[in-house]
Amino acid sequence: MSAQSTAPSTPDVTKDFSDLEISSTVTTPAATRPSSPIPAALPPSPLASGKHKICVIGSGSWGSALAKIAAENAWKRNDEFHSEVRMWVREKIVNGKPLTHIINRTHLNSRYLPDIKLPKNLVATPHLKDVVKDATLIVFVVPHQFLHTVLGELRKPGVLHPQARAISAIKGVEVNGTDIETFASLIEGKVGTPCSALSGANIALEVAMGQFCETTIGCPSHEDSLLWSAVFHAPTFRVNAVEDVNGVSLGGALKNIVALAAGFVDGLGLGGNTKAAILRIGLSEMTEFCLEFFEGSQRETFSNESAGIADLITTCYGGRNRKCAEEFAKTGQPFDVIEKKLLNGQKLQGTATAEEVHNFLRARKRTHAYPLFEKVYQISYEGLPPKALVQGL
Ligand SMILES: NC(=O)C1=CN([C@@H]2O[C@H](COP(=O)(O)OP(=O)(O)OC[C@H]3O[C@@H](n4cnc5c(N)ncnc54)[C@H](O)[C@@H]3O)[C@@H](O)[C@H]2O)C=CC1
Ligand SMILES: O=C(CO)COP(=O)(O)O
Repeated sequence: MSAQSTAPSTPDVTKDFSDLEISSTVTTPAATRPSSPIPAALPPSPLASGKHKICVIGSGSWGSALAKIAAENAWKRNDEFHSEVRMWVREKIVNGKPLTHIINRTHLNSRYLPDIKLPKNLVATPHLKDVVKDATLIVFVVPHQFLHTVLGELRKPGVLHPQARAISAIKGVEVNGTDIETFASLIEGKVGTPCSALSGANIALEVAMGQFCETTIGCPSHEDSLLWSAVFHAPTFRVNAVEDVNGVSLGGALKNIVALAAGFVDGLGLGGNTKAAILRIGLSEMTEFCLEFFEGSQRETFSNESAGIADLITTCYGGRNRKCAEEFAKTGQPFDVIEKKLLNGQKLQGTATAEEVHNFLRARKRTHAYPLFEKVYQISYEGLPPKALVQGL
């Protein structure tokens, strides 16, 4: 079945999906749609059903937006995917009711992505092992500080399907002394699944509203790129697959440090010229960092892909890291206070990444080669005034 196939009338699950609506908030006219990169046939599923089974681990704003797209695609391509897509929701009581119940009854994630209707074949599930049961395609999208706990659960014998594949949409890095690792690599190492990376200029709410954008997936094999393109490509979410898993992962992680710098610029009341300089220097440091420490990564991932330049731009203008850093420069309040005040339970990723990258560069005696990253660290953690950002760059 092609990507444009219509929804089947008899889904293969026991739940009643009879009133399922599959439509993006914005419908792009057919004539302006890019041709789908999805091939007619996908690599075979290892399940007896012959179908791939998708699950999503994480239900914050980005987790919910990606789960929405994956569930819509699973529904449309019902002969290749199980219709039901499970999404792990860390249970929380919201207005007196468990969040999983709210999501499954109202099809709204009122806590993290309010006002966006989720497809009815997306099922909020509180226990991780139920989420991943028989899943062959696992999307990791928890804030990075919680990944280790999740992987600890999944490592237990018999929890994951032995032929499962994973993709990480998490932005950050793992540092141990002089070693640095992407989360795709960490996931692969801890649970043994081949792991791709998804990253791009993708502010969750805009994606969920169906505003056109692009994303990049970095995949370790051609099979992975076929499968993950089929899971995520949509008329308003154009997927481009590349081989550079590290470049895609690092683009997403490092741009959050630059976004903090952009927020400092805004908080200081400086103008577009300064911000443009920060973006240029930031892109240069991001690219050189990846080329220096991740063998085989490609400069073009940063200059040509949504995961590089495009994500940097959107985050430096519209992201949470920028917003919180602006507040930091204006008020001098600590980031954890600002995160609670401005993000309504969502999580800031850039400050922890700035610290991880600083620790790594210090261990490698290379801090002097990345002055912007270093300044962001010093402002965020060592009391350097934000106005010192541009001194000596
Ligand atoms: N929101 C966005 O626009 C985008 C986010 N990302 C990345 O996606 C990843 C996930 O971000 P979001 O979905 O935005 O999450 P979020 O920032 O909305 O955080 C809320 C999520 O954190 C979970 N959480 C809170 N405390 C927890 C705990 N103790 N243990 C486990 N989970 C806990 C909540 O259950 C919820 O799923 C991050 O790495 C982020 O950088 C990537 C692209 C866009
Ligand atoms: O990664 C993002 C957009 O691609 C979102 O960035 P923030 O976490 O700064 O909102």
